[in-house]
Amino acid sequence: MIKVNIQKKFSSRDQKTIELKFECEIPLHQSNSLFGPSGAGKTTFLKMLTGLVKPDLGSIVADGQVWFDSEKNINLPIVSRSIGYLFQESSLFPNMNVRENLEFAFQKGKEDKNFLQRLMTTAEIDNLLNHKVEGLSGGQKQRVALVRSLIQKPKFLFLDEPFSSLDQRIRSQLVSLVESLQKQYQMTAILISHEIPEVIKLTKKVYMISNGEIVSSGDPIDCFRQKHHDLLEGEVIGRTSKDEVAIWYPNPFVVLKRNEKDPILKINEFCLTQIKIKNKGD
Ligand SMILES: Nc1ncnc2c1ncn2[C@@H]1O[C@H](COP(=O)(O)OP(=O)(O)OP(=O)(O)O)[C@@H](O)[C@H]1O
Repeated sequence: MIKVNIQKKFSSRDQKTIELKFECEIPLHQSNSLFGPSGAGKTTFLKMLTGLVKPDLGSIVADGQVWFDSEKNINLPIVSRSIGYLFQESSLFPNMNVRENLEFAFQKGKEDKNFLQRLMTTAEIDNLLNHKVEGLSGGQKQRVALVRSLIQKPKFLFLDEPFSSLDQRIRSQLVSLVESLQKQYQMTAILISHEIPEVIKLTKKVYMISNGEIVSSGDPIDCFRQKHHDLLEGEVIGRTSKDEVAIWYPNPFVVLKRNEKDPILKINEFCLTQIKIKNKGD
């Protein structure tokens, strides 16, 4: 488990105070996700777990290791948390080329060249190695940053909208890559995504976040079946059966099914920003 009980306050220019409070236990060795509207607090939550933003109060204990404890004055540096991470504002070094940025993530003497080649081929960045990062497109930077986050086969993988600037073809290639690496190396992953199919396909547990707190959590299909009008930014008009959720936006109609072996039998790769969930038979 990653046991989290943290608080953070921001005072903005217009004097409005934003309060974030997160309490949860995130399972290890599986993919989890954070879902909610813009400004809900997802990125800040993930940055506090990563160590990029310091909580005001509370504690984070990951697999028995104390990452943060305000009472005991513990705040483990990022490098000691074994995390591969990607955030929306690229943390790549703009003046270095792609190769140098990737080398930066390697621990000296521990390079796994075959693994790196697999990542670079799937992300289609092998031909960019000598390019300066500042000259790359948003999608190219995102692919380099994703490869960099995976290079170390990290124990924890925290990704903030990692596929948002990618076209559909490469997006599905990289969704599959992250899915297979998470399983192969038993990583504990936390993904922020606005894409419901991605959340359902990639993650076992979703945390629904609204106004700086977790309002519900659980199996993604179960959570999306519930009526979270504000979270889904769309009209939710019903429930489906236990094993099926039907979504359309605006069409065609998409049916996501699951069975015991493979949680999702069929999923299509539409980007959904607004959805309607309808009762079977409606
Ligand atoms: N450094 C900061 N100073 C002041 N306010 C901040 C700071 N960082 C975040 N906030 C505020 O905290 C709230 C949560 O922001 P956060 O970026 O975590 O939301 P989010 O759910 O990730 O949104 P999005 O989906 O748009 O990325 C917002 O109101 C934001 O303006």
